[in-house]
Order: sequence, then structure tokens, then C-alpha cells
Amino acid sequence: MILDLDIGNTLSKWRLKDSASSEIRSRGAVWTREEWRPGADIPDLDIVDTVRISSVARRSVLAQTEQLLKDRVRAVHVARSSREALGVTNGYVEPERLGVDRWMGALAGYQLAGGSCTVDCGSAITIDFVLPGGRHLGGYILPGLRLMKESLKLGTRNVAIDPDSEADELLAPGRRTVEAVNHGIYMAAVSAVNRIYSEVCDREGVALPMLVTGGDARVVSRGIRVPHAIWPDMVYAGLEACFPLTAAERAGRMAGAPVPPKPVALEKIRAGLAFSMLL
Ligand SMILES: Nc1ncnc2c1ncn2[C@@H]1O[C@H](COP(=O)(O)OP(=O)(O)O)[C@@H](O)[C@H]1O
Ligand SMILES: CC(C)(COP(=O)(O)O)[C@@H](O)C(=O)NCCC(=O)O
Ligand SMILES: [K+]
Repeated sequence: MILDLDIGNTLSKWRLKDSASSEIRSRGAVWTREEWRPGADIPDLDIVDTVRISSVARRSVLAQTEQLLKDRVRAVHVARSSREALGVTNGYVEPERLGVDRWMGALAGYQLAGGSCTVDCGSAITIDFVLPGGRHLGGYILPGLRLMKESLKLGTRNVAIDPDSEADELLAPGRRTVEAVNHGIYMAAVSAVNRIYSEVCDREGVALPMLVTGGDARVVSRGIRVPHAIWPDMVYAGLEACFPLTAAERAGRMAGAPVPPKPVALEKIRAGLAFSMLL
């Protein structure tokens, strides 16, 4: 079995994949802050042969995890941001400082769609751009929904935005504190994503397919105006592309990959941008 780990600042997600059939056998998440104590929702390492890790948590968490794994499994592959990989050149001045989750998303997006805007809605919301041809431009980091909520200290932290609530409900003025907060942070997030996407596509003269991942992807997706696809396993897909182990992965088929969304025409993006400038 292959164990893939996506260690974020809030949640450490894991996924068990069958090495022979490439099928996903199970998945789970544990809070990153807590120790990985046995009995928590973590897989039985006895059936794990190889581990692939993407981690953006503090170094000690990665060291602890590697320590826990090293004499239990045959091989551990740790992903690191680099100057270039799989046809993508890293747009960061110091490439190794780009969050590994962002780098995995950039690589997966390029493998799938040959250039993309990847939006990862986690503790932070990150937006990265890779042009057709593989040039990563760099990107944007803004607080995630939960962080924005916590920063307000209005005691609404545990009232999550219901991803299935009516679309226009979140556009209406809030009539209770929790509504005012949820509608406000939702609008902050989706307005930023829509505007950043339009500005960069306008500047670069190309309409890019947008791929959305992360724990809050479904909520944010509801407010994104441009054609996009949600790909929950996008960070894992970057691991599959970097360390292909199964027949499907070696053939470049990434688990859970959506049909690449068809972007709207650039003229439409530019018209929308011009219109929003009038507002
Ligand atoms: N099972 C869950 N427990 C807690 N938060 C969750 C869960 N599922 C989705 N979320 C939402 O996803 C966010 C964490 O998303 P994730 O992409 O895992 O973050 P990170 O990669 O930064 O750890 C939380 O802030 C919360 O809004
Ligand atoms: C920006 C992030 C904290 C987002 O991580 P996440 O929300 O997935 O926990 C992570 O990508 C990170 O630690 N980046 C390093 C700094 C940078 O990318 O510029
Ligand atoms: K993430």
C-alpha cells in the first residue's frame, strides 16, 4: 500500500492507495497540532510499503513524522519545492521557499491542463498561476475562511459556512452576527479569487483553466464566477506526478483528476474586468 500525506497547518490529511490497482482504499485527517498518537484516525503502517509526504507544517512535525515512519515502511519520499520540476519553472525568487502544497498544486495543474490557476482553500487561501509552457508566475496568499473568522474574535469560529446553503443567501446582508461574519468572509474570499484571476489573465493575455482544492474548496467554489473544477486530491496528485509508483501514475493518470475546465474567452474576462472597474 502507498500512504500519501498532505500535512497542512490545520489538518494532516492521509490517503491509502493500492500499489497494484491504484485504487484509493481509505482516507482520513488528524489535527496537525496534535501528536500522531496510535489509535487516532491514522492508518495501520504494517500494510504500508511506501509513504509520500507534502508538508507545510513546522519542521518538527515533518521530522517527527519521518521518525515515526522510518523503521516501519520501506521508503519515504518527501516533496520539496524546487527551481524546476516536470516542465514547470518555479516563479519564486527563492524557489525552495514556495509552500510545498502550492508547488504540488502547480505541478498537478500543469500535468492536467498545461497551465492553470490553482486555488487552495485551507488555513490560508493560496492562488498560483502557471502559464502554458510551464512558467509559474508566483501567486497570492490570503487568510483562509477560518482564520478570517478567528481574527474577528466574535465567537463565531465554530459556525462553519454551510457549503450547501443557497448561493444567493451568502450575498445578502447578515441579520445576525454569525451571518454578517460568514457573508463577509465569504465575499472577501470569492471577490479576491475572481478579481485576481481576471487581473492576471488580462495582464498575461491568456484565459487559464481554474482548479480549486483544499478543505474549504466547496464553499469558495460557489462564489467563483469563472469556469473551474474542484479537485480535492490535487496536492496528492502532485505527489503522484513527482514520485510515480503505480502503473496508472507512470502513465500520467492522476487520481480524482477532473475534466480540465474550459476557460471563457479572454475578451469576456477583460469585459468583466472593465465592468468591475466601473463599479
Ligand atoms: N474535517 C474537518 N475538520 C476541520 N476543518 C475542516 C474539515 N473539513 C474541512 N474543513 C475546513 O477546511 C479547512 C482546512 O482545510 P485544509 O485544506 O485541510 O487546510 P490546511 O491544508 O491548511 O491544513 C478548515 O479551516 C475548515 O474550514
Ligand atoms: C501559505 C501556506 C501557509 C498555505 O498552507 P495551508 O493553507 O495549506 O496550510 C503554505 O503554502 C506555506 O507555508 N507557504 C510558505 C510561504 C510561501 O508559500 O510563500
Ligand atoms: K492545503
